[in-house]
Amino acid sequence: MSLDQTATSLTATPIAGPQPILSAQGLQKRYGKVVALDNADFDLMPGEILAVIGDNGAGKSTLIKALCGAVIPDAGTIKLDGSPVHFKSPMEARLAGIETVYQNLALSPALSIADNLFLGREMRKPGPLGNIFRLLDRSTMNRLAREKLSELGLMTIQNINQSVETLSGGQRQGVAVARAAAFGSRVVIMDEPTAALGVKESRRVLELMLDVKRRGLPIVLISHNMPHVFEVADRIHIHRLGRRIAVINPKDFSMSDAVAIMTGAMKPPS
Ligand SMILES: Nc1ncnc2c1ncn2[C@@H]1O[C@H](COP(=O)(O)OP(=O)(O)OP(=O)(O)O)[C@@H](O)[C@H]1O
Repeated sequence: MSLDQTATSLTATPIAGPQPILSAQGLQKRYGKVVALDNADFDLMPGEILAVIGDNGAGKSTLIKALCGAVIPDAGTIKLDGSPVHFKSPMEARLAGIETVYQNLALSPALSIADNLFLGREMRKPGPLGNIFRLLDRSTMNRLAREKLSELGLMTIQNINQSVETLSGGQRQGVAVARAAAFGSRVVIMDEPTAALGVKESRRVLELMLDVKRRGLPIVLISHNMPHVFEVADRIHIHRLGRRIAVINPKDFSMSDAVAIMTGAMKPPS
């Protein structure tokens, strides 16, 4: 092989970096005349907390809904572990390992903590009791619920059979996070998880997020709370007018820079 050929073959071989777990290219979504997503891109890397920030109406929720199957984009591609996916419902995304903790939580207040953890995925007793009589395997579900909550340091909740309506806001959020961490095998998405919480409860939820990250699950955090974002995020995706305009490292930018980029007052870094 000549020197020239060697040089060509070297430059032609791309250097393989880590591959995003979840990514999107060119997502578009219109609601009538409103363009909610305008060629939006997205990348979530393994093991990171990625914050998504943007002004009201920038399209953050629509982006997240597209990633978790709650909205079907008009165009664009979404990939999980490098393979294209076409989720038609949040259930399909959940089956693929993407769990979302919504702002309104989607917990059932009258049900117990254990029942909420297993909502929609109830375990049946083995054998005919479960197969034919559809009896629930309550003891296994309670044991697993207890294990999951202890793992995440949430066992300040004393009684797993306590109804969710009797819990504090932070404890409820904890149950929702525990559910997402228990079943989200690939990605956990959290939409404004601290918006309705007090200082102490917010702190607990931020610690929970760091716990989930330490256990290897990447998190997408949508938040308007800059101190929280800067405290936990490894990278910050800035969304503006329906698209990603920058991804910044919180160590390299101040909160006011991030807000200025987000609102258009400062040019996004190239
Ligand atoms: N179901 C819908 N029907 C019509 N318009 C919608 C719908 N969902 C979102 N939009 C519009 O799409 C745009 C983006 O909304 P989106 O909720 O994604 O923004 P956001 O960045 O999450 O805002 P916020 O921070 O205020 O929650 C907005 O102009 C919004 O009014």
